[in-house]
Amino acid sequence: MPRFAANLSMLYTELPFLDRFAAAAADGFEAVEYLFPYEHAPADLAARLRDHGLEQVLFNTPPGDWAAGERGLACLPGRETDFRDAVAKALDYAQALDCPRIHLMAGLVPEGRTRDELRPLYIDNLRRAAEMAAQAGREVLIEPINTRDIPGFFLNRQDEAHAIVQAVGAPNLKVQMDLYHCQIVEGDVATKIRQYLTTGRVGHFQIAGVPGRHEPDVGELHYPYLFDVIDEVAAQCGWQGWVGCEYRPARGAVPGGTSDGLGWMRR
Ligand SMILES: O=C(O)C(=O)[C@@H](O)CO
Ligand SMILES: [Mg+2]
Repeated sequence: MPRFAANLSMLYTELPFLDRFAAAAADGFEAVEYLFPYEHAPADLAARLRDHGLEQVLFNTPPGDWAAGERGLACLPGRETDFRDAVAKALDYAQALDCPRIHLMAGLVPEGRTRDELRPLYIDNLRRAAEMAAQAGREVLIEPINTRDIPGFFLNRQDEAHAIVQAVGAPNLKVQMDLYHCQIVEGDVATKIRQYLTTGRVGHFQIAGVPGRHEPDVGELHYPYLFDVIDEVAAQCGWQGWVGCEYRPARGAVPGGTSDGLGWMRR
């Protein structure tokens, strides 16, 4: 089986955020990821990781003004300084949390602009972010996201993401391959795992059932098969990354709602 990380932004939401670390460890997780750490002091987060023997394996750069609808800054004209400040802030947290990788959210295509127009700016921003991260000894990731969950999101497909990674040409820039988004946008998921994991350019996986984004054993994707494919290819190419459990438990934010739904992992 691959190594699973609990996504603390989506799992254990019946608990206050800082209590979710203990809950994840009690359920057998050895690693966590989440969207944003910035409401908490790095020292408080580091203490939770240490106290519960957990690794921090991923989080996102600040996405801009989330409440106003922003979903990342990397493709936005005129926001280059904000983007670099966001990367710098994320790298400070990554250092404190000993987290090896951060996700650079691309952002929404602004009204009246096209993806083709924004591509050079996105590539420049990623190149600069990869340089900053390399100096700090970290990886940076980009993630294709489906436009039903985030309408207007700049990056949607695995092939686009891998073309961007090649265009940037930085060894520490990789793709965050979220199989939930991959299935919704393009399908043929097992073949794409084989195609892309062998390139050495997949830095992290995420999973959820499709279409409900609930437990991986609910929905149209057969994850036991996909986990075998990941294991097989990882053994061939030496990949040693994590699979983030980024789903909303079907029972919702009720006591035991996450733990009771982990049968898929125990099996
Ligand atoms: O929505 C997803 O999928 C994610 O991985 C979030 O981190 C959005 O950045
Ligand atoms: Mg994801």
